[in-house]
Amino acid sequence: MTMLETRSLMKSFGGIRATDDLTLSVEPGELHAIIGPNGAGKTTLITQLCGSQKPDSGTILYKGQDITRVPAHKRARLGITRSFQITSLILDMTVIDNIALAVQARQGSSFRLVRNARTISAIRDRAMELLTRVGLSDKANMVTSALSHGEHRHMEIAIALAAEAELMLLDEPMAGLGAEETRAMIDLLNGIKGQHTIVLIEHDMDAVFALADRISVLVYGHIIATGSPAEIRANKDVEAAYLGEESGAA
Ligand SMILES: Nc1ncnc2c1ncn2[C@@H]1O[C@H](COP(=O)(O)OP(=O)(O)OP(=O)(O)O)[C@@H](O)[C@H]1O
Repeated sequence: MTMLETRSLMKSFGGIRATDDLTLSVEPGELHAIIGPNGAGKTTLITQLCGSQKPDSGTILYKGQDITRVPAHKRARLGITRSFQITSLILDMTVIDNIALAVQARQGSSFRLVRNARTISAIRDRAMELLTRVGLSDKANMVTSALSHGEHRHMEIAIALAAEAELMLLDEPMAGLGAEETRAMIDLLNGIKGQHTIVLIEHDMDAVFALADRISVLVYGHIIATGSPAEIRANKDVEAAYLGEESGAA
């Protein structure tokens, strides 16, 4: 079954069609990147997928279920999480406590209810396991504000993993990262790939082509092409609409 599907999605702001007859299909386990020039409507699409904005018309299906009118918090419960544009890190808490909070939220227990020492140690064990997965176990007891921007981004991935989301919407994970940090993030996402379905919005084309199973190209709110990285690279419409312009600008 298709993990995520949009059918003829439309969203306008005044006279601007930010999403224009957008039809997209994301298969289970794939990393599907959405690329497009500035203002193409990538953020507007993600906000409709996570439920923070409603389309004017069209349909969004998640595992075959119509979620077009399902609010964001319920989509999160269904297994859809969005990361990066909204940061959820508490800077004056330790690294492990930040992740433990996310693990606890997933388990549905409030602070007051976590009295039992075994529960606490299970939450911390799980948090430590996630920190190990994102390469930050040695920083577990540091205060979060002492970590670099790149490390904060790895923490965000640990938080997304804590939610045990089936569908991760990653909104520009490479934004603001240096070359080395970008490489570390690519390695991390490569390790996660396949275990979760990922929709990735990213401006860094090297990262997109290194990670994506398929790429959809968005121009003026409309998907003009979907295909493997090799197919997208060879697509003349894409080159004309985007990649040519982008490589000129880079
Ligand atoms: N809340 C809003 N009110 C008015 N216009 C909006 C709003 N949100 C987006 N737009 C317009 O919709 C179009 C698509 O914007 P969007 O931010 O989705 O593009 P984007 O592809 O994410 O851009 P970028 O790559 O620069 O982040 C743009 O023309 C933008 O100005």
